[in-house]
Amino acid sequence: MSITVRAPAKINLHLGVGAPRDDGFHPLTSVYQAVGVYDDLTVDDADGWSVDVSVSDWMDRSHVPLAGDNIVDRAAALLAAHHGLAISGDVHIDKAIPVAGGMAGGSADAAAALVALDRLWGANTTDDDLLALAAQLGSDVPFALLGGTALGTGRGEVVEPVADAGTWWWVLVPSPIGLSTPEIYRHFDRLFPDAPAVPPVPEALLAALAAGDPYALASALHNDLQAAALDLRPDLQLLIDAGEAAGALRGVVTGSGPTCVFLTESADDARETAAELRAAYDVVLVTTGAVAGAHTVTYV
Ligand SMILES: C[C@@](CO)(OP(=O)(O)O)[C@H](O)COP(=O)(O)OP(=O)(O)OC[C@H]1O[C@@H](n2ccc(N)nc2=O)[C@H](O)[C@@H]1O
Ligand SMILES: Nc1ncnc2c1ncn2[C@@H]1O[C@H](COP(=O)(O)OP(=O)(O)O)[C@@H](O)[C@H]1O
Repeated sequence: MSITVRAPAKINLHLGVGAPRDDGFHPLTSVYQAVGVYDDLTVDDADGWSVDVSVSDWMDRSHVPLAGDNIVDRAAALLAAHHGLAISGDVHIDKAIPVAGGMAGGSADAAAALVALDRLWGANTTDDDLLALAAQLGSDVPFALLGGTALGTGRGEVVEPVADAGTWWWVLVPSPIGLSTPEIYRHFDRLFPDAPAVPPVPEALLAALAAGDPYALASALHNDLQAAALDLRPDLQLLIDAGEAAGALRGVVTGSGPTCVFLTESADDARETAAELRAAYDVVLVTTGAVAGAHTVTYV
């Protein structure tokens, strides 16, 4: 048996961050959107267990950990323990989501592994149990299962779909050098010692999504981690300025960065903005949201 599951990258349309909780995690009010940049994870029947990775030609394979350190190993161990099963399968991850880019590529692979191994092992895990296992693997993993556009609360792991009437066109500019998520959160704490206990829900942004209005959405995009990311990587401000000068309605850092995402008015505008940015930046992607969460694409 061979199963391929495709899982999307996410961007944060809104990321409100509060003061750290007793467990060290930050309370979040996040609006996630799944966009059309995917990792494909294939698992084949095997007696033993192996994980290997290939990456898009513009990515550096050495940035993805192997030999037991991949988040897919943790996903397999958790699902197997949940059902009292032995771990088995040969896994291949084909990555197109930038690594350590603020786009939850590791979380996408973890979600894809849960879906693929559940089927390979015939485990029939309920949706609620899959979401609970996902939350144990990482704050962003439940959203990678859900996809679409969703509000994330708690530490980001409590997700519920929100009304989204738009087809949104995005230009994405990853960076060859990633940013560490824990380091960005630590820097946020230094910059904002008076962050609230619970960040407020972004009503204007939710209304813009429900109305499908790109101008309203552009002005409502917000990321509380952006100041920390720009402090550590001042070059990102130049990128945001360049994208907006090239015709994007608005550019922001996504998640803990360093990927910057630019909202445009249409497919044509996205292509024109991307073409201008390509004069100065090596990797510029055009994509849409919202797309589906982790789903099976091949089953033989
Ligand atoms: C910042 C965000 C925004 O969506 O995305 P990325 O930039 O990583 O894609 C997420 O909060 C990242 O979620 P994820 O990458 O799943 O984080 P986890 O594995 O749960 O935690 C990694 C580390 O990030 C910090 N962390 C994460 C989530 C949270 N609500 N508060 C935190 O302080 C903690 O230091 C934790 O040890
Ligand atoms: N399958 C995987 N793909 C990418 N990174 C992984 C994976 N498994 C573990 N990691 C580790 O997780 C870190 C965060 O990766 P990633 O999820 O791509 O970024 P982000 O948290 O910024 O969205 C990486 O630096 C890497 O060390």
